[in-house]
Amino acid sequence: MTPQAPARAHRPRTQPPDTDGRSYRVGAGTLDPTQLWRALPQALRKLNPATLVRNPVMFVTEVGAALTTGLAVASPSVFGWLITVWLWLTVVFANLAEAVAESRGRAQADSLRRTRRQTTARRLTGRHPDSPGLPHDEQEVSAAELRRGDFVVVEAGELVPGDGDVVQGVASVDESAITGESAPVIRESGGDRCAVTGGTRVLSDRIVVRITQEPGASFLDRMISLVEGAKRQKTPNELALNLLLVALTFVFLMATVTLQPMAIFSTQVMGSVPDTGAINSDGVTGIVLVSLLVCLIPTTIGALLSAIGIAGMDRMVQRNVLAMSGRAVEAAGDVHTLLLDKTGTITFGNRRAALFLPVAHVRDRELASAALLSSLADETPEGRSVVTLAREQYGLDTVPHADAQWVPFSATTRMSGVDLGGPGARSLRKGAATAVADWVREQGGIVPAGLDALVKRVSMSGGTPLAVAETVDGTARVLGIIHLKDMVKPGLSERFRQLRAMGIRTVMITGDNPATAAAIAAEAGVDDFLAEATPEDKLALIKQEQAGGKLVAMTGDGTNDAPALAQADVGVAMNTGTSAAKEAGNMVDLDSDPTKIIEIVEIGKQLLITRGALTAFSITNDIAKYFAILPAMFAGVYPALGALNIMDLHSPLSAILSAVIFNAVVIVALIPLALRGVRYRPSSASALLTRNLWVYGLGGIIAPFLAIKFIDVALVQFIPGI
Ligand SMILES: Nc1ncnc2c1ncn2[C@@H]1O[C@H](COP(=O)(O)OP(=O)(O)OP(=O)(O)O)[C@@H](O)[C@H]1O
Ligand SMILES: [K+]
Ligand SMILES: [Mg+2]
Repeated sequence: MTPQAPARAHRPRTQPPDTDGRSYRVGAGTLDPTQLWRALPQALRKLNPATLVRNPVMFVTEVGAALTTGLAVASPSVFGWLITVWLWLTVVFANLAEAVAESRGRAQADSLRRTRRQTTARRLTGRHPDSPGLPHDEQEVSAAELRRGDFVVVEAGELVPGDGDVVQGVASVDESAITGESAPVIRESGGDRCAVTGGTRVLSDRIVVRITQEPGASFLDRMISLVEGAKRQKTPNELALNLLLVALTFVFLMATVTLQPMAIFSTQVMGSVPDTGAINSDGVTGIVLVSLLVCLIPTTIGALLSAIGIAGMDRMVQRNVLAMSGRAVEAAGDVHTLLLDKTGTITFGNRRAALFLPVAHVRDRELASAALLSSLADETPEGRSVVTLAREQYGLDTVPHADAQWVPFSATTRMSGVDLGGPGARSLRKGAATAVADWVREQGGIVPAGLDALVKRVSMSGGTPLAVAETVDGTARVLGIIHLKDMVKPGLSERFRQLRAMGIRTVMITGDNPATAAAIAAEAGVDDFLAEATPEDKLALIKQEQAGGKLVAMTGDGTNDAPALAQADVGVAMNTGTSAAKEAGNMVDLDSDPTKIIEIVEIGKQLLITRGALTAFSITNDIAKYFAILPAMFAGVYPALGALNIMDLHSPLSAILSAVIFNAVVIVALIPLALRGVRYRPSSASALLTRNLWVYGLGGIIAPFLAIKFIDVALVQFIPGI
């Protein structure tokens, strides 16, 4: 009856992970020039000073452009108008960078919005639908009316009307509207795969869903606002960098305003070189001052900073990861330890009973019957699989007593079972071997020596042993073992090796016993493992790692992982997991691929590297620009400076205009790099830093000299008399 989960393909929608995995593939990051053109209206809208003021460097540039416009109008000159046009272009180019970055998410948001169709829901009223077999009433309501705590029925062919957890039944669900993955997935009550998302379609069977979201706050709503960047907030790192940029801008503003040499420049150079035509007018001094200021302040990084951040989030979406905050993306770039939950994360989480192994003097049919009885009300996938196996292999059709007291499974007790009343009172328990052994001893029973051997046998193979025991009339005894089988997701050890190369330690944490944990850990290739971990243990381990100042990432799927996911700096919930896990983490992987963390870390590192590299470029480039034009400007005043005029620029004014043009053009030239990100290859952080400082710092020094000379030569060709 129970459908088998198809082996899900862990394949991102748009880009396959690199097979060699060593470098980040570009693909979605490349820029199509028409994108720039289409983003232009949005860029012009962003000229509004009220919005631009959030970007202080560009705001100062805009004020400067307004100022030169006034000066150029008051006393028109070719030089004055050219500078004015290029200053405005500088601001437009910066806005363009942001607008292009935003436009990429918008297309995705539009397609998601189409998924969010108005649906009707079959809401259950009256009796609690959790209790099986009880009649209940159905009512048709609009999906928009559903509140947290409502119960709805969804049958084959119908759309799930809202986010929630399956509380009854099993169904195959088509989630392609959200994940882009066409293979159907199994959603079932009780276990870690109970969460369903509004907008997905049920393909088979019938499920009852408890709604977990209030209207307007659904997963789809969050996805839409996320890809649109509507709720994007500056991260702490961005805020800090912004502060530095503001400080630099302020320093240069003061320096420019009070610049003593400028006074000399205006009185002596302007006065003594009357033959340059354009510089006779009074407005020129002001225009030159504004130009120098804009060249000096960090306009390059100021223009690209927000595009870099948006592009980072966008790259996550491209990889089918929804990052709820930019902060988490940045933290991913610095992660030191990665904790992974075993069942459902490292393994498929499809643990099924495969075999009954009785201890000596117990018949396997007796064990199967006890296992069946103890599982009749166990709604976990494990519990249901025990029922299925007992019925199929032994043809058992045991039904529970009316007065049976069910003991549900909990991750803390690690047991489930039933207390049957009546004469000769009988209790049954199944669960982790240590937990069941303790229970038997508590009841005054003896744990047979043979149990250990059975537990070992199952554990060594990577299986999960569930011990079964009973007490009848006060006499407790162990009956045997149920062998639960699960499968390790393929290809993990190679990916964990890559994480090691990136300097990240992987630790598997599981509620399972140490022997099973060791076997699975070896097969998956993690560095370390922690077994028999309760939800509190998982949380404590994260806090302990963090206490050493390290950033910790955690991937998990279960409700028992939720506290840990919330505590981790980067908490990645599997999309197949429970709503609790998805709520607690700050990222959701739609592909439910535990090795996705590699790409997440790469994107995080790439974001940090790109921002660092472009900041270095921006600052060195500003200073270099200054030294490139300085000798030309003052050669007339201090002939000694003429020796430094290795650039041999045509005139003071053409030097300044060239610098302003370069300053604007370099923004557009760097938009593709800002969106795509600087290439990342696994290597130590300090080696990376050194390399990038050299490349981008040196590049920042050399580029202005070459570019300004080139522009100067061109200007003289086209604008005679400059
Ligand atoms: N339905 C059940 N009834 C009784 N015992 C169970 C049941 N399901 C699991 N167990 C036992 O409880 C242990 C802990 O389960 P829990 O779900 O907390 O962790 P896990 O799924 O094994 O590991 P992970 O934390 O990696 O998901 C299991 O290893 C198993 O021995
Ligand atoms: K600048
Ligand atoms: Mg789990």
